[in-house]
Amino acid sequence: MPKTMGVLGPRGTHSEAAASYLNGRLPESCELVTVPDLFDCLQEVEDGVLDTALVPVENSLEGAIHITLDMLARSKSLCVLRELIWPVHNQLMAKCGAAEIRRIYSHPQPISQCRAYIQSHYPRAEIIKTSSTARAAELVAAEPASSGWAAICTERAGALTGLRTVAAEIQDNMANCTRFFQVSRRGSAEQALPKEKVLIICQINGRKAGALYEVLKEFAQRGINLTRIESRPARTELGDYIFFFDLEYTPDERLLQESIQAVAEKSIWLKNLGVFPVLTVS
Ligand SMILES: O=C(O)C(=O)Cc1ccccc1
Repeated sequence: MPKTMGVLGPRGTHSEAAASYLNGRLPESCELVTVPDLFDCLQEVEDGVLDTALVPVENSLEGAIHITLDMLARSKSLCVLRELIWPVHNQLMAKCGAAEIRRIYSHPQPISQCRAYIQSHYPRAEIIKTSSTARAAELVAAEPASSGWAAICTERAGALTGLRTVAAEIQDNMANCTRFFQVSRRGSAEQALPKEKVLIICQINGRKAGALYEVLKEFAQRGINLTRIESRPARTELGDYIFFFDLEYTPDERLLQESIQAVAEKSIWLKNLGVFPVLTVS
């Protein structure tokens, strides 16, 4: 039986497009399963309902996808298998013509990615946020053209639901791309994947002067390059934070392990989400 890979659904999301691409490059392709909510999608991997999932983590224009980071931080069993950097193309799709559009539906990320376009072309349109871009297309398709509703979505979501392209490539920056993580449960990881990055999540004592500096020093002293630092509320008390460190893999594993161990000793808790390769699609 093929393994299952969860993606944010319904069919036609950016996530599904990215997962189809990745699937074609895996040693054994998976059955793609759409899940309407990102939280549920990750929870189903954690619970063993799905074998793996491809989930967005960060967009080049809009930054972190908080629900993904929060789930990774609180999960006991999730690890990262692969990272995929995916170019995001947003289309304005509707049944009506450009001049009739009064309301625009989409996922919060594409709404932000297309802010300048929306402000200059539809300053008075009502903006409605949806759970995914493909869900936006479904909602628009269920209404007559006279509703004046439009969706920002993929070309495929529009085609699947019978919408026409009103405007193509409406993102504010043509280099718009999203980082996805393929996640699975610890222990189910595939063997011998190329090693390019490591994800560490930890909580440090934010009230102690120099606490973050002390942690960064452990990486700096060993020449470990950080490619990203992100912080999220620890969800304990106001002012408590969790830090996400993306580290560049170094073939000198001893240095890497030493730095992680030293950071663990200075942290309230630390989790290593694994070593993984990065695939970039241009
Ligand atoms: O709504 C979608 O199509 C998604 O897959 C979520 C998303 C939105 C924008 C960039 C990447 C993923």
